[in-house]
Amino acid sequence: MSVLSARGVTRAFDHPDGAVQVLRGVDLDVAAGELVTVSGRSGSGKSALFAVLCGFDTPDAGQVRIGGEPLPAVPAWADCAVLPQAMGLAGELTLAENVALPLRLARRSGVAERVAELLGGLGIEQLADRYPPEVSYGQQQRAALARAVAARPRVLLADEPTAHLDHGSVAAVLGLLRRTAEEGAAVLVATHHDLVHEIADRRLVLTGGRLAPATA
Ligand SMILES: Nc1ncnc2c1ncn2[C@@H]1O[C@H](COP(=O)(O)OP(=O)(O)OP(=O)(O)O)[C@@H](O)[C@H]1O
Repeated sequence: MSVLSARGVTRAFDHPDGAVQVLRGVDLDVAAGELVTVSGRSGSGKSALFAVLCGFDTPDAGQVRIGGEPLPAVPAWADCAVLPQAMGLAGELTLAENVALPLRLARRSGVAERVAELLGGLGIEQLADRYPPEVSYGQQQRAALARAVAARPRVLLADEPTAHLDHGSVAAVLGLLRRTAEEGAAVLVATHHDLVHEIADRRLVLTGGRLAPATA
């Protein structure tokens, strides 16, 4: 059963020299427990698609559903969690407080234990009390991924989760993405990174404004 689905999603953006039709009828299904990667050349619309899938942006036409229900105006973090390319950590919260935020919003118990488990697994437990501007981009990226998966969301959308990472950190991130799917989430990852494609159940490519199975 598909947890995340999209049908006929279109999106154009106005520019001074004319409208750019970025998404031209995207169809997508990601099942619970499935990890799907999306590749596509720079500017093909991967981030624009993710913005529509998580409700940050509204499509011109088409529909997105989570668990068979139309996407609400503001999806709950526990339903659909996002690691945006720009990471979006709250600068006034420490890394630990950022990761705890979705757990507190969902009124979960065991917050400190879950935060410690995630930060430790990603090798940034020693930075728990630092603020985002006090750590590197790669460390911020791992904290933003920890925040995204913290509440065990039904859907995880990760946009370039390995963009700023060294080899060892990539392995930890791949392990967490895979584990998140195995725990039942529908996981969609936009990436240019071959190692991420290698752990995927299915690979898609965004080309000409539509998703198609990747051929290589
Ligand atoms: N909010 C916006 N306003 C205007 N144009 C936009 C907006 N968001 C995206 N675009 C345009 O849509 C196109 C797709 O951009 P997008 O960021 O989705 O590409 P991408 O595939 O994620 O690229 P990359 O791999 O470089 O991150 C680009 O031409 C971009 O300029």
